[in-house]
Amino acid sequence: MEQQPSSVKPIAMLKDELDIVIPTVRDLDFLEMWRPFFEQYHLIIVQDGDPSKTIKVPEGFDYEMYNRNDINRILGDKASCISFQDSGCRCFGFLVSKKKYIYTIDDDCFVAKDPSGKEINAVEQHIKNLISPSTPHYFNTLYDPFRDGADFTRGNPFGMHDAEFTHGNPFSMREGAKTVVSHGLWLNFPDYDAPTQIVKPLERNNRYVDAVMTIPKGTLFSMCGMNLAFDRELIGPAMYFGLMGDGQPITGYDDMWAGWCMKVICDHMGWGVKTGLPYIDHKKASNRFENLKKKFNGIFWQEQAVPFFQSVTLPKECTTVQQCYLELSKLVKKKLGTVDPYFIKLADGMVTWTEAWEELNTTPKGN
Ligand SMILES: O=c1ccn([C@@H]2O[C@H](COP(=O)(O)OP(=O)(O)O[C@H]3O[C@@H](CO)[C@H](O)[C@H]3O)[C@@H](O)[C@H]2O)c(=O)[nH]1
Ligand SMILES: [Mn+2]
Repeated sequence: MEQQPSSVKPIAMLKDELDIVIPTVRDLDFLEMWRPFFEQYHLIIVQDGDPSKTIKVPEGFDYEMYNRNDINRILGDKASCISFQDSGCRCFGFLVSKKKYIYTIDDDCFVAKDPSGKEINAVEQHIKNLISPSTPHYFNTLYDPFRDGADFTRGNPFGMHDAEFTHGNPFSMREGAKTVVSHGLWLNFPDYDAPTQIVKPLERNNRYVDAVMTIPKGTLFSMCGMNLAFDRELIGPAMYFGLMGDGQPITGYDDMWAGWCMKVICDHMGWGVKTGLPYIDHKKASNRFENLKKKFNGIFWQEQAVPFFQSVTLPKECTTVQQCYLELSKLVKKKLGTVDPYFIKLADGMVTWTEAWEELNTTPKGN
């Protein structure tokens, strides 16, 4: 067979089915390092902060960019649900994308190397995570049983058909569940909260763990938006990064809020959430003392929010993500609204998000 000249680039996996969403307040020089892995994908850049500032994007990338004026123009009064001066603004990119998958990354995250020194193609690993099944209903001690060189360990049930997990769809434990979220990790600066960053300013994460695992059903986790991919068609309506930043009493919990809501809904729908590979190199850009000031309320509120999400069971009548999400917003208003009036505003933001999602993503009847 004729050798392909080395100049011919391999076609990127699912290059027409995935958008890369980047929230930013700075020029995007970091893309130069990602060029081999990103340049075949369409980018959606959400410019936060001063809309009059020009964000420079290196040549050769296919992208669309939205600033605050664009968000206000496109969403009108619904723009109130999109954070300003907080990385949570990235969820606007999830709204306007038309692709099946989303990968979102911060602009201070760079290509990491695996222990062999090979550069990690984070997008490719996330896609592999998303297109292979999950095991939320029984923890596999060899982690991902669908990975080459691994399988289900002894005792893992074969034919348990538990229709309740998937609203009546036939389900066998050994076929696994649909994967809808792939949560990547970070070498260098780990995703610590402000108090931990202040107490351990020099701590870096140098531990490369070669594993991808499903987060068990009924277990919450701290979802970080720095290196995250998901099935937008399935779980997109639940990926609202909570209203934070300017004018709000909290910031830096946008992604975790989305993660708690998403996980409760995935457990209800019988879908899987994975965490682990791929790693990126996080060269932290935010200030830990600033973070403490901005994230202070969150440190207290999380102690009530997490038990709330752990207590949530969604009614079986909720069979779509939107229905689950609206039910969740009612529970947030009722149960967390007494913690602080902010949660009432956040619950309203969840409803506005759902309306915006419907408006931008549902083809009008008769079309
Ligand atoms: O007002 C802002 C500030 C920043 N951005 C963009 O958002 C990401 C993250 O910014 P940064 O790296 O400066 O901050 P981190 O503290 O490392 O962010 C991580 O912590 C969590 C915050 O919610 C979240 O998991 C991570 O994002 C960059 O791309 C900035 O350019 C912004 O849009 N608006
Ligand atoms: Mn950062």
